[in-house]
Amino acid sequence: MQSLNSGSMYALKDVLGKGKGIVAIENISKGTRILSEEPVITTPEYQQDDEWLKSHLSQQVDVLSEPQRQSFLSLHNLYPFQNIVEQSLGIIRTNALPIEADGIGGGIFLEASRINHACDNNAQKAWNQCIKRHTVHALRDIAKGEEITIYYLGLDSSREVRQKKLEDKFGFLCSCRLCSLTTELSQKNDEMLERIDYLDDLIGRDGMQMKFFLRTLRYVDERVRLYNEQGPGNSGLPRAYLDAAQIAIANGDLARGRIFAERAVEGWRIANGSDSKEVIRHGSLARNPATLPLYGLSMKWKTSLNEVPQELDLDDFEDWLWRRGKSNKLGQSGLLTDLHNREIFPGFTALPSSNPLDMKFYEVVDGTYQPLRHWCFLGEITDYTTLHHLELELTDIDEKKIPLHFYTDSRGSELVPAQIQKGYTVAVLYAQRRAFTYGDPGIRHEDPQKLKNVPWMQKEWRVLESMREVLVVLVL
Ligand SMILES: C[S@@+](CC[C@H](N)C(=O)[O-])C[C@H]1O[C@@H](n2cnc3c(N)ncnc32)[C@H](O)[C@@H]1O
Repeated sequence: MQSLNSGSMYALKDVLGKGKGIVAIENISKGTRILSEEPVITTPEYQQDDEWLKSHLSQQVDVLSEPQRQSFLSLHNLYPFQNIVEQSLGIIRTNALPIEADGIGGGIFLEASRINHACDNNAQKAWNQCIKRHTVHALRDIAKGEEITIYYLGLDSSREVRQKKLEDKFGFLCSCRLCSLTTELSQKNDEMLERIDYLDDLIGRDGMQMKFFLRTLRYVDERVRLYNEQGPGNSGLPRAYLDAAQIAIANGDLARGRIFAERAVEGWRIANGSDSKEVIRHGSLARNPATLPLYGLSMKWKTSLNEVPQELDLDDFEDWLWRRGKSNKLGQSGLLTDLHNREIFPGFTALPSSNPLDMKFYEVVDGTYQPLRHWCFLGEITDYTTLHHLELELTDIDEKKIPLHFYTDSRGSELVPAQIQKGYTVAVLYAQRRAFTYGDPGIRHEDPQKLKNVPWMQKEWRVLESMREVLVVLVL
């Protein structure tokens, strides 16, 4: 085993099926800066013609010290070459990492360029503009002997998309733990990623609109829970916590705002280091949340910094933090119950009416109606039409046919055709009975969060005895 830097906590090693890689030679704890490196060669920010680029790079290769030059020329190269200039270009195309500095787009880092990819990476790379170095930090504890891995792609995406990109761009088929999941588990993971993406869109769409604050906070809450299910140290977590902090502070809630901001900053400290621009920029928000320009847009959730409950256990504390309230507490995942439990799965006629609102089912929290308990309407798709909006004909547990009208922003086009199939089951959380000016009473669907199309239940839902999977819908 060859150590790259004397005193470093990793060594360069052959890794089966991956060429070289870097491996921990001691236990490395979460948040440790594993590597901090200056580029030996940089590439311009904007595309230049090949001749200019070749001469620009040759000049930089020529001034490398002999050990650096040898190390550079031994880096992995995905491209064919006839001479040293073409070889250098190929190495740069294969290994350059982004640099966000004026006029510079990327760079070659002799050590960081040896780090292989994993979709469930244990370390994170980042360009740190404050210290003008590339850094790599441990996202979780890494045991001695474990390979250090980073994520080569920009966004999380499904296994199929990731694998295609990695093959096209980097010439390998990823066989990391996530890519090696069984089809069923991989599909579940992909669905989770899709949902995270969708929530991101919803959060972006609602933005900081006052009337949607509580709803947006719910989306962020769900997003954070999904990230945590993905495993520790997900790189999307700090941004999600920052969103939550902004929502809380905009509503005058300094106590929660500070906790969310602290969590965001801690996530960035672990992934990018205390001297990163994110920690520097948002650290002051965590110290003094009232400095956020949006502070006090509304004061309806007003708290002072110290109004943090001290006696709560972990779960209750999270419920308080996310304003889950009685009605928004999570159901118990995995609990077995009966699909024929009419209280949880009522037929259409037992749903609360929407106008006037049936107050046996609701309480008022922060000026909004919140359900007092969980219920979920299940209906099998027996027909569908699209005119101005998507309309599903659903058959409920009593064989009653009712229409489900899509009044979401996209009028139902957010569902892909594969999801709308006769025989599939639709689960609508907290569904209400509604009268329509034209046509039969039915369900008006507006909040994308409250609907789940559940193809895996298909027609059997009316005879299933266990409802484990249905409860998954309830805890989303
Ligand atoms: C930046 S280099 C990483 C270091 C490289 N393994 C070496 O020997 O210098 C990127 C190349 O490493 C290989 N590689 C990276 N991650 C891999 C993985 N998870 N599985 C297989 N090969 C991988 C691919 O050939 C990829 O084009």
